[in-house]
Amino acid sequence: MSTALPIDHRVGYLDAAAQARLLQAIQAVVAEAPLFVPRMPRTGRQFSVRMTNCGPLGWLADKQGGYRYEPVHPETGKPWPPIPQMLLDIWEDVGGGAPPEACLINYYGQGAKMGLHQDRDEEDFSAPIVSVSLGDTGLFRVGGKTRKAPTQRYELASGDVLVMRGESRLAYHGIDRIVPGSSDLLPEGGRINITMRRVHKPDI
Ligand SMILES: O=C(O)CCC(=O)C(=O)O
Ligand SMILES: [Fe+2]
Repeated sequence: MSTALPIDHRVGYLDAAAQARLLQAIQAVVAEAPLFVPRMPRTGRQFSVRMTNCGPLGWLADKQGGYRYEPVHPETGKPWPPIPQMLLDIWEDVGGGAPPEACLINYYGQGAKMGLHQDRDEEDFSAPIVSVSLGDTGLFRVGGKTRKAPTQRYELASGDVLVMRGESRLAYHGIDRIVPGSSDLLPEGGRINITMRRVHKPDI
């Protein structure tokens, strides 16, 4: 029987103190680069998550321009804030290789979710995707390299790190829903997911 591609799920990677420190760093990013509402290309339909970015490049989704990476915030026009050192340390610790160029921050309020998709707006699939979760648990679904492949569910709790590399780099994945009240890290509730990625092949 075929199963979902295996992913590297590091449960409890960040302890409570580290989660609180990372949350502060993310709040500082959001203060400089406010959360915005992404929209589906063509239909213009809103995503249910709010997002922002840090790092040299940020991922955007809007009606006109589609899915892409840009060096500036779509509303402020300012460069994205730098990636907090704590996140760069995680990237290095899990063997991410050449430093991440993009760090997407998704905020899931009550009822937010993310449909099954592949992360394929990058030129370089040889680098991993490293994801860190804070706040309420997210029910993460991961499958294979086609949309129809069997899927498996993981519970991404606050402080968990997930690494998608090799075969699983292009696995379909999404968030079915968050579990309200499962963490009290975020004063307003909800979930933050942070994903670091390389966009370009590193110059050697
Ligand atoms: O929230 C998550 O855990 C996944 C986010 C995601 O797949 C993405 O931003 O591409
Ligand atoms: Fe994704």
